[in-house]
Amino acid sequence: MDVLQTLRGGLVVSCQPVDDGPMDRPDIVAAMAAAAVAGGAAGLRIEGVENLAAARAAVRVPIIAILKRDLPDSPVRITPFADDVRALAAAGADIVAYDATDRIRPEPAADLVAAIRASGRLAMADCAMLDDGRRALVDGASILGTTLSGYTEATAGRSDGVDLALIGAFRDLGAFVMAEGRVNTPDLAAQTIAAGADAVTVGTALTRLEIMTDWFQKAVVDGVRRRE
Ligand SMILES: CC(=O)N[C@H](C=O)[C@@H](O)[C@H](O)[C@H](O)COP(=O)(O)O
Repeated sequence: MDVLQTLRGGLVVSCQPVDDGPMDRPDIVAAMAAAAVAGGAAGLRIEGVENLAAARAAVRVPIIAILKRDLPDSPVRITPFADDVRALAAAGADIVAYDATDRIRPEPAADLVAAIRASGRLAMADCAMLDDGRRALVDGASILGTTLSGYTEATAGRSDGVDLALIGAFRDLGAFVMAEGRVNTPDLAAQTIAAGADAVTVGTALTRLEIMTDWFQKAVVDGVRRRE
């Protein structure tokens, strides 16, 4: 079955531990990946070449790979260089995702898509808004993700909840739509699919134990306060 067909109607689990936390190790990422697949994940999203190689050896489902960099002169973090694309393709990515926003960046987004396609992989555009998706389709991306909605200056106001409107707008473009970003409950995952997403990616709520623990810990404190 082709990769998009495998992902359609499925859950993608993003296995990205908290940076430099106790779970930020390739063997642990590989274990998370295997556990996600055991739970029914149709695909995975993995950051970094070493993590990707470890996860690739552990599972057979499609992997969306990224490489995050903190650049001194650009806000673009997700797979900013064509060399990153080639490294991820060589380490076993099926799909390579890149920042598709229209911001200051070291290499044009179109060049990244060209590099992804030249390596025989599919391109996923991590978008913040509708125009990002429009440009990405012209460039040759196969998947439009809502990943960056709420995380750019222009979309900072949307950082609460899931961007269901953007899912619908991408759907209207005729694209394969990946809902991603703050899908923190099973009910929200269902809402994204009902709104027109072809697949949905969940990260923090499944694989960032420190953050999930903090959510619950705060809820417990709130419960104590309510009892008083
Ligand atoms: C904005 C950005 O850099 N997003 C990243 C992209 O890979 C990850 O940090 C997110 O965890 C991922 O998109 C999944 O989203 P959530 O963790 O909200 O389920």
